[in-house]
Amino acid sequence: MGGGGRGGRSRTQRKHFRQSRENVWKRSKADEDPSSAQNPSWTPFATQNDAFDLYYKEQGIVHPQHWEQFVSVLRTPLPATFRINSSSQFSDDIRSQLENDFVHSLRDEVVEGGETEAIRPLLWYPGNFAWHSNFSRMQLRKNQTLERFHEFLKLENEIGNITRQEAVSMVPPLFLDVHSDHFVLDMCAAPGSKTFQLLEIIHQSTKAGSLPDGMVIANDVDVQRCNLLIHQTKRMCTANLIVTNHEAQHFPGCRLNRNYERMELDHNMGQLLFDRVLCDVPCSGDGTLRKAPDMWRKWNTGMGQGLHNLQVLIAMRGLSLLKNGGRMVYSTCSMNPIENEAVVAELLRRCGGSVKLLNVSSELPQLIRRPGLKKWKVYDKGTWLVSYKDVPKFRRSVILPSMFPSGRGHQDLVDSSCNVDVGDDTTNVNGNAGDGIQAVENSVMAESAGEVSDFPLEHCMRIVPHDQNTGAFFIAVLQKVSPLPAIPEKTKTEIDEQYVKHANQSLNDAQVVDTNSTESPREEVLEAVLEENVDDNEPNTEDLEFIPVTCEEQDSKETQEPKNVPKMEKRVPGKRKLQIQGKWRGVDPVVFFKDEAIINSIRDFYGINVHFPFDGHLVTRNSDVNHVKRIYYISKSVKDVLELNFNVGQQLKITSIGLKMFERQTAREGTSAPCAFRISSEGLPLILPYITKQILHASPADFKHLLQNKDVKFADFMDAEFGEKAANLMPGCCVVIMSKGNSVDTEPLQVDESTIAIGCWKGRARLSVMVTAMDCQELLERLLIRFDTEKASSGHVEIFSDDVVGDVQPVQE
Ligand SMILES: C[S@@+](CC[C@H](N)C(=O)[O-])C[C@H]1O[C@@H](n2cnc3c(N)ncnc32)[C@H](O)[C@@H]1O
Repeated sequence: MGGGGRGGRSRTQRKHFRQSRENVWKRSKADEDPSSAQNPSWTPFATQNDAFDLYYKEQGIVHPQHWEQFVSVLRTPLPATFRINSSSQFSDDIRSQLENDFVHSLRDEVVEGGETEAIRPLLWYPGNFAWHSNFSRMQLRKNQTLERFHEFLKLENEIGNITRQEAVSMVPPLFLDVHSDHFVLDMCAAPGSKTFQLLEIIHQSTKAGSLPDGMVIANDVDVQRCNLLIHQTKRMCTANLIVTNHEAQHFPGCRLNRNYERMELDHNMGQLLFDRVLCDVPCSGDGTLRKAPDMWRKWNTGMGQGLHNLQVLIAMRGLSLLKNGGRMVYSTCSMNPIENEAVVAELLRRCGGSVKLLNVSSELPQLIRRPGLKKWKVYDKGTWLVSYKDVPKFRRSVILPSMFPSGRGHQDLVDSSCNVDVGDDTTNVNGNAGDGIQAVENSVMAESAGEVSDFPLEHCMRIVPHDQNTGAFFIAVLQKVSPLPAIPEKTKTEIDEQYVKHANQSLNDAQVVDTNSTESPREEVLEAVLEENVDDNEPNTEDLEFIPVTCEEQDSKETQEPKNVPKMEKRVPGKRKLQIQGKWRGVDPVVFFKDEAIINSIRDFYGINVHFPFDGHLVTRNSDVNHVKRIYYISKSVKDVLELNFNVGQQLKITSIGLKMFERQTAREGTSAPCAFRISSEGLPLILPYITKQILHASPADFKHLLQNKDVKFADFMDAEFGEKAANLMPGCCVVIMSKGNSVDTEPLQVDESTIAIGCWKGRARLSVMVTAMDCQELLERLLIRFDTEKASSGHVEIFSDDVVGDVQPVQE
């Protein structure tokens, strides 16, 4: 292989490179032939891309001896993996259902040699909450034997008991070392699978009715994807989340003016800084080839190069928003060193010692990972470039110095009279220890004496598909040890200009994949929503806290209210009122809810204990207090951020905040009720321990009866006393708790994390369930399984068996 001189290929080699790309295109088209698609043996993974092979072989990302194994795994469909949500009340039940129902019965469905179990926990995941199945998504959809398992995954995913997520995508949050009191920023968060994990960690050891001190801000530039994230994280029922919609590289600092009277604040936050930052940047995504075979056709070297500078800018912003001592994880699902090691090296370079790349080899020891590369090259216009000095003048707006291992610009290289860092080819610069082989001999590197990075990039982690049957991922863990060096204003402008120029040029000549598009194969969650259950899962805007923002906001430049426009709502003829949140147009405002009359009526009606703090914790998304439909509850941490945001002129563009706690009754429901607001299902777990009125304890049999029939006449409950108590409640919303024993508890129950309760409506003659049909169904099934198991193990107890309530007919009005 060539590579000397300008580090490029010969003309013949370049021609071969181009031709192979063209052939790949032709071959892929042939693969798409509908007639071949009829053939059951047809698989989209028959495709390949020689350009990909040539590029990555030459970059030395795996040892040449293991190349065949690497690409063969890469062309095999990805096994479906998922996480049991540890915050779910039913996590233990789900786990035993998996073990009892599926692990054994599906053993015969094993698709790969060597595996003895069809489904098994991923040992490297803490608490073994993550599971690996031996079946690809396609197999799950098509194979009849697997239908029940597939249905289980779909339903539990929708309910929120599990999250379908690629195994490698679960890794970055685990290296963040998040504590429950941390303020965490997830910079590029949608569709939100990692945000969900972060929230789970924050909530891990919270007791029923309390909230952790920490919080998460989940940000994404794409408003539609923000909606998806809101939909996903709603299942977490958290008051500790803010969703924002900014370009991450311009995420607001919310810094209080120095002259601001700090003493006036009831918190001491003068600037929005984070203990942890997750920087899971937009990338070319070639690590997802196993589940996105289409990418074989689209792949080209420009995809990664076109994103490099944006990735650097986003990560730099992340580091500047990090507290001293804080941790940031930078990750991509790309294998390309230009998006990975080159970005990390540039961050270390720009931060000049204030940021350290951490060696985390002792963390998650069972996860197989490989060291980051120390040397690589850039491929552009048919030529391999080993140093920036090789970049022709007309390409210098596209190929940047930071893409090379030394990071040196043209002038630097000229100044040092070609005295570039020359790698010691006898050392194992690329590591690849996972192959069990010492040094990777990259012949091009050896011949061309390419650049080697000075930074300890071996501390970066590469996860490759053939090590543990996953997708590919790149992760680097950084720690800020001191404030970042100040960047002179002039340099800042130069960087910004360079970025704009670079981005424009790259988009022109590289076929950068639209990683923002919902077609992006990136996350299982997104697929689950968009592909599998389109009808069921498509976020229902009625369900969401706000109407998606108007077209102004879809510009990449963030829309700001012109200074001379008064900060009030404007009416757009024939349309819904255009809401204004501070300086952001078309976004519902966030308003502290202070209406004493309503708050007191809610407190009185439900007998809410004084220990449950309302003051400053309630917000709405409507500045017209007379028309408030929903009241959200926010944690102390979110309240502090919100107050800071008001004090800095609403720099944050907030799309969602806190937990929907109370909802105004519809006219039909509400006419007879003394309180205009009901408790929402999401808010119930948090407020339940503090409610003293409008509460009933039902025996398991009556609870089941209610779930099965959705509404039941007072006289038709098994337990007449329960029916009487229900009849004596005030009309309106009430809560029914399932008693733990065989009968109704006489003493008030101590509410804890295992308490099962649902919101109901007490009408004139009956009790009606206020839970969606799907949630009812799932809860019912879960309880049936739970009690069946208990019955089997104890040998008696008929608390939930069908014969107890089998003869009760559904109520007819
Ligand atoms: C790799 S995906 C993130 C996946 C997410 N972390 C998860 O685990 O579900 C990258 C995200 O970055 C978003 N994005 C692209 N450019 C961005 C920018 N300049 N600022 C913020 N987000 C951006 C995309 O909309 C996309 O949702």
